[in-house]
Amino acid sequence: MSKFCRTVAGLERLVRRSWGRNYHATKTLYAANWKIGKINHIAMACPDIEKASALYRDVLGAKVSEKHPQEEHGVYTVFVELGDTKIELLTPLGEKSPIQNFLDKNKNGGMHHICIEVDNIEEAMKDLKAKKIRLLSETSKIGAHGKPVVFLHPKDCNGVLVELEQE
Ligand SMILES: C[C@@H](C(=O)O)C(=O)SCCNC(=O)CCNC(=O)[C@H](O)C(C)(C)COP(=O)(O)OP(=O)(O)OC[C@H]1O[C@@H](n2cnc3c(N)ncnc32)[C@H](O)[C@@H]1OP(=O)(O)O
Repeated sequence: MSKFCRTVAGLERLVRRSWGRNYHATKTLYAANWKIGKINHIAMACPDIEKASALYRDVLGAKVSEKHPQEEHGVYTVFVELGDTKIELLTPLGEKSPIQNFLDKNKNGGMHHICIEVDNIEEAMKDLKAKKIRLLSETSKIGAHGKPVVFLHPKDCNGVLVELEQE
């Protein structure tokens, strides 16, 4: 064994001793079979999506999409393009929209969720479930970009609703 290898092995023993059980937890974390990527979008719930679209298009000068119904999610979406990321404007679609309670509590609207890309959503779901993070659906759904998405409970994510989207 070279001197370098002996030094690395020695350092590992030292870390193992000082971190105890956390050392194994950290190793497990890095051994997960999926990787987190970049922020895909930040979503805002809006009581008046036309007014919100006009703010980003006419006042702030951004490129703003048409309004699209997302039947399976109970919302209309508008995307505001901001370089390599986006803002997603949301407003309720139908009687049982998942954003209705949020808008009832936040009359002027507000930041609703962040969407983070992952390289393997099925593995991410299995792993997070095992780590007791509540998934808000048993299976992934097809999201606004035609890719599988799943939501994580805000109470398990520091008070922020998190959407994971397959890259
Ligand atoms: C098109 C698609 C895409 O991008 O691809 C989408 O965006 S779909 C976007 C819309 N779809 C979704 O949001 C799907 C996932 N969302 C859900 O399953 C639900 O909305 C929940 C997040 C579970 C909230 O459910 P619900 O409104 O029935 O419950 P609730 O009002 O009693 O909320 C339970 C607790 O969570 C908090 N809470 C609720 N919504 C929150 C949010 N957006 N951010 C942070 N905290 C939130 C409440 O204040 C409350 O805390 P306290 O108990 O302390 O008062």
